[in-house]
Amino acid sequence: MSKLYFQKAQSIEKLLSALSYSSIFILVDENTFKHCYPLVRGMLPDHTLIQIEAGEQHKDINSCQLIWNSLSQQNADRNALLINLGGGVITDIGGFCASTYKRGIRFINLPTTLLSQVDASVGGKTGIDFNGYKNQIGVFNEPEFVLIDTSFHQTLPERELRSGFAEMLKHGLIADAQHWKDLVGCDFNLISNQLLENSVSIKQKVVEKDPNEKGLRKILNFGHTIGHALESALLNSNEPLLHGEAIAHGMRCEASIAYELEYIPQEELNQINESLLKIYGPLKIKKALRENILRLCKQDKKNQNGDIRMSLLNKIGEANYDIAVSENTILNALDNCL
Ligand SMILES: NC(=O)c1ccc[n+]([C@@H]2O[C@H](COP(=O)([O-])OP(=O)(O)OC[C@H]3O[C@@H](n4cnc5c(N)ncnc54)[C@H](O)[C@@H]3O)[C@@H](O)[C@H]2O)c1
Ligand SMILES: O=C(O)C(=O)C[C@@H](O)[C@H](O)[C@H](O)COP(=O)(O)O
Ligand SMILES: [Zn+2]
Repeated sequence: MSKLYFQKAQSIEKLLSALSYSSIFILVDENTFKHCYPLVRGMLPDHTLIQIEAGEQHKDINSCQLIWNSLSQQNADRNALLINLGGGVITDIGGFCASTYKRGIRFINLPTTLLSQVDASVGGKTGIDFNGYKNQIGVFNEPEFVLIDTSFHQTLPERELRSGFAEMLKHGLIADAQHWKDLVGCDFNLISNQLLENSVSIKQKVVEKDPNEKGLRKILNFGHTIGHALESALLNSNEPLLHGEAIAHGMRCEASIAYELEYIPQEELNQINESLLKIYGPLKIKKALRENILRLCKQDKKNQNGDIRMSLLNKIGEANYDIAVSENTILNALDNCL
């Protein structure tokens, strides 16, 4: 797996000096151009900026074309380096474009949101959305390294911090009850470096055992069958959800399914609901949206032989994967939780 550095973004200069490359490209969106690029600009050797539009709607093939075009027009060769400076949208799409341009150039992740620092920049999943479905086109490929600097949080809106916190809570729920306890007792605006590092290390340990998601890695997808469906269903609505928010509601729904299927006791379900509702509040969806959510669940990449397969909790701190869940069970969970 790639090396993770928890240090100031300015140390990029030294880290780059250990690599040989023909040219450097920096991928940003308008917000990371404004808030994050100034922190590193002076430390970077000569480079070309590539800017895409911010937001999940732009994690698509049009942005890929823009990125590939820039690389091509600037004559990037196979020894070029792409530095992804941004949140999960930038690290996902940048990693994918780098991995496919001329069959692969190297890339570096410099994540600037809490979510991308604890989750998206780590583990080698890259990709884009397609036909209204999440992350349908992509490859597994690791960055040269990941440089995590929490100074970037200073300009992050509170809503983005809250969204990233959901993936940290997920790490506790699936693999470490103590991490869950530590997190529910803390303010997501004031996350210590220690908690952040603990969270990333939970993900790293899972990825190390199963980098290409043949089995165990699917536990990192807890909350994502329904969460991704909610995120996609509401993406072009008046009230889109951020990824982590969608996952938080997905985790409530999928915890209720784990209870229905007798994997977790009532007391743990209550604890999960209480904690998640306190941070993310309730979500109300129109009845008419239920069928659309079910349709989206049917496209989940974990499904097998036409069955919807979920990753569900066995208890707080432990999860299992490949569990077949019926359409009725999903619809009941949507009715009960949303
Ligand atoms: N590859 C993986 O393993 C993985 C894991 C989790 C999530 N993801 C993906 O990550 C994406 C979500 O990532 P995200 O939440 O970081 O979203 P994002 O990249 O859209 O960033 C959120 C917003 O914050 C802005 N921003 C970024 N850094 C900033 C900063 N320091 N100051 C001010 N504004 C800043 C961005 O411009 C954007 O508007 C989703 O597409 C999700 O599917 C991937
Ligand atoms: O790293 C993983 O594996 C994850 O599942 C992490 C998730 O938080 C993340 O949202 C990931 O992008 C989901 O991937 P997908 O395979 O469900 O598209
Ligand atoms: Zn996620």
